[in-house]
Amino acid sequence: MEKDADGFYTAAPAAEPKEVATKDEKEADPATDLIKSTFEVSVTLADQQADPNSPLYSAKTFEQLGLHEDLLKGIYDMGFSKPSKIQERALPLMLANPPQNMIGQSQSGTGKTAAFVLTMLSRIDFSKPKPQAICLAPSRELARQTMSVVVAMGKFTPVQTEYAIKDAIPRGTQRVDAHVIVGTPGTAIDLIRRKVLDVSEVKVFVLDEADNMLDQDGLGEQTLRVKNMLPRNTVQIILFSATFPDHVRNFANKFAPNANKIELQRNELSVDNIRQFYMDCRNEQHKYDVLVSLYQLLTIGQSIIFCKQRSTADRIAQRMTAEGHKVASLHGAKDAAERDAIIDGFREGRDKVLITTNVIARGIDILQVNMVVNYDLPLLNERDNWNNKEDQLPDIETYIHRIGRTGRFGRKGISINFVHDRTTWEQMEQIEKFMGRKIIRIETNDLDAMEDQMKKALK
Ligand SMILES: Nc1ncnc2c1ncn2[C@@H]1O[C@H](COP(=O)(O)OP(=O)(O)OP(=O)(O)O)[C@@H](O)[C@H]1O
Repeated sequence: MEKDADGFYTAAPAAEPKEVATKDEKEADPATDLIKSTFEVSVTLADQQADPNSPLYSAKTFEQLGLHEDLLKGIYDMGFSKPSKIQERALPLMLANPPQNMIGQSQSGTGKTAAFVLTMLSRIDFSKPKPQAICLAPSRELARQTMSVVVAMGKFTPVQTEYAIKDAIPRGTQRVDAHVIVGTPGTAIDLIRRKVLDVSEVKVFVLDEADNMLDQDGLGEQTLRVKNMLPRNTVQIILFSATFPDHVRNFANKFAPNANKIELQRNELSVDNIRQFYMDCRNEQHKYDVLVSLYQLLTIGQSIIFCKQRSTADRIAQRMTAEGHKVASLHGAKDAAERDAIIDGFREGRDKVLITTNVIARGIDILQVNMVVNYDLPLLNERDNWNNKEDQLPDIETYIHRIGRTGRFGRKGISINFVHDRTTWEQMEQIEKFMGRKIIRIETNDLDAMEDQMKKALK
């Protein structure tokens, strides 16, 4: 079969796609759901779910979505009582036969994972010991998290799972019999090429953080290689993300032809429950002093600090540790086992602060995280010309994903940007304009006022 100019083999599911609007006029549901978090506050989702414009609002129940009873048991066992908006809308489209591709967009923390995991699990023939669903993600941390959702939701099914991440499958393994594979693209290519992963029976191919996975400057080429190794014309392709910038959308449309689409408008990209702030710093060196004063105040919950460079993350971690804070740094220079131990430690609350790079900007779901700090703002083309900061544009998609590590599923969260010169100020202004949301100044000289502002935002 021929490939076209973008490297695609042609594949087109038969059925006609549906366009799904994002605005919704359905009746409010009076149900009140109380979600308990491990953080000090519990969050009542009643208001969110009664507001038809909330991404958590749903008029339906899980029973109405056509799921198998073993999956319903899994869902309820996880403590979910009602679907979120993206689950309500996407699931009937993804579960319909003949299977159709899906490009689904919904804000961070609104339950996209459950939507695609339930689809994967619904399509498996458990009597066949062969890979039938593959989900790829941009980081091992996200792949591990997604796998935990597959295992939890599939608890009452006979599903077998396997990782396609570095060091997970011992060398010498001949063949993987699992039904669901979750991994990262590089390792997946390696396993398929060595025929450890037999993909001849694969029916569903999911890309989480799809815009990132398809980006031509990043993982796009590897992801396309995986796709081209899968059976032609019969695989249901599912792309999910909170963001789909224009330059990736065309490629996504070719990657998942004739897909049903659920899209967000620009002003809907982030959720209201994340309050965005900034702090004025005098210069690069002053940023660290401001950070320290911030942590003198904020002792509740957990937080993530994003930096541009690995060395900055390590340096801040060392200094904060010396000052008695429970912090860890996580980035791509650490080896696989160390990365797993660090994220697990943070997830379990052993470390209160995680200092990191963009490696975990996307997808990571830790409910207790109530603050995200952009110590350095995310910039485009960082690797190309990082000495020439004036020319650099903010990376708005990464910004949206970073701040989305807090405020999960209706919880309150705050994000704080550190700006220290005219350039960083202008970069933040561009983010503000694009998103159409005010980023509010936090007083850095008056500690009481600072504390007050943050407490109010988290109430
Ligand atoms: N229907 C539901 N009821 C209650 N909680 C839910 C429901 N669906 C998902 N959640 C919870 O909401 C949180 C966020 O879900 P998830 O991680 O799937 O978000 P996401 O949309 O994939 O976000 P991101 O864009 O950041 O990857 C998770 O802790 C998940 O367990």
